[in-house]
Amino acid sequence: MNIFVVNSGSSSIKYQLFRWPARQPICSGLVERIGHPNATITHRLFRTEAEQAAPTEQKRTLELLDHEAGLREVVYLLTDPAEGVIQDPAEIDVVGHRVVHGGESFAATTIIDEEVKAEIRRLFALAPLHNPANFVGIEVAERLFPQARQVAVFDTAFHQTLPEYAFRYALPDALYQEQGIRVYGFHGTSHKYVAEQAAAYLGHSDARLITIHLGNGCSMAAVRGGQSLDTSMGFGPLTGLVMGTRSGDLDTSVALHLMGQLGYTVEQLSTLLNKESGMLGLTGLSDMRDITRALEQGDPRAALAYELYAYRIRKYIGAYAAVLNGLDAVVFTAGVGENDALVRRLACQNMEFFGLQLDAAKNQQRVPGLREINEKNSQVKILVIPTNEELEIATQCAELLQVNS
Ligand SMILES: Nc1ncnc2c1ncn2[C@@H]1O[C@H](COP(=O)(O)OP(=O)(O)O)[C@@H](O)[C@H]1O
Ligand SMILES: CC(=O)OP(=O)(O)O
Ligand SMILES: [Mg+2]
Repeated sequence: MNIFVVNSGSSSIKYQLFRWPARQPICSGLVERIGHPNATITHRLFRTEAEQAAPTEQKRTLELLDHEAGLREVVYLLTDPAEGVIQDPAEIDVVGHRVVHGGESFAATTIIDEEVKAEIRRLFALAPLHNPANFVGIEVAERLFPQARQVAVFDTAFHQTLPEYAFRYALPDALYQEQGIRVYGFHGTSHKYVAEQAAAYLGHSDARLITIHLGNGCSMAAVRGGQSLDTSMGFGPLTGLVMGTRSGDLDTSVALHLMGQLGYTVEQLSTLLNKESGMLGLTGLSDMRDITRALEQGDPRAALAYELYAYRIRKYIGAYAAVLNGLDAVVFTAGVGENDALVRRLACQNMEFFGLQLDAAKNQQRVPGLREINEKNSQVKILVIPTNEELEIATQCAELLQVNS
């Protein structure tokens, strides 16, 4: 059967098509800058063994007004008579959607019906950058693949195992009981995927792991025995680590000051913290590759931003080693975690106390797949594991629909 995975963001769509149960990706891609006159589609094909080693890549720039136009283009690519991988949209059996916020309603993967959609909609206020885009992706996929079963995989689901003392805020009880104000945590699909890979690599199902997801959004999780015990994002995907454009941890009195004394409205504050802060606020740049370039050109703001970014990670490593009562491995993943050796070096420096010793040469090597970058005698392993949220989403869809055999 064919499982099509959609990760719909505010201005982008990532997708991947899998043949199941072979778990074989057939194609994947990224639609960027939706809503701009020069949107791009990058489409990669993995039809043969040769393409699995070196995929054929098609890239196009075109005008895409909205997500529907973007997904329609993807369907043309999938069904293209010359290069397509299917003949008809009806060959897609399941569409698996990444949905960022599932609140307390969804601790597991769920078949999407009208009630589920209403709940995802109700949660818009809690993840304003993400859930509306995820919802649009669902509605468009329902129109384009009417025969397929639509399934939601929630970023929050993996963190539903947090103990109450970790997920509650010290606020009046009614705000939790009546308004659901608590830690939810995000990037759960990625944390779960890399934690499972790490535990399998270590041959230790009860391993104490700290997983560090560094993409545009960044978060860490303390994982033991495959269960998330704590995580750095909270009620929304805004707290914790420094991110591309999000502030991460911030004393709430700053927000009170901005609103009370400087006249910020709720909307302005939300824009500031979600879209104008983080690395962008510190350096004027949000893409880590651009910040690396600025650093190499001697920009002192880039140097400070790197230090601050890595220092925040180090503080959470310390905290989570305490949560886990020890540590077997630290795992770096996602765009920055997998590629940026300087971030990893700064984040692991002066950590001998915790038994973390990075091997500088191994850290610099660019090797695909899971790799170990600690010194031989390091007590704690330091691993780089490429995340694959799309594969994890497809896996969870297949488990839910019992199509693994
Ligand atoms: N080679 C690289 N070196 C440093 N950073 C990189 C590299 N490749 C990608 N990145 C960074 O990864 C981030 C995007 O990560 P990704 O996991 O794709 O995020 P998201 O899924 O949130 O869009 C960007 O900040 C980008 O600069
Ligand atoms: C939840 C979240 O922050 O997701 P992303 O990193 O894709 O923005
Ligand atoms: Mg991501």
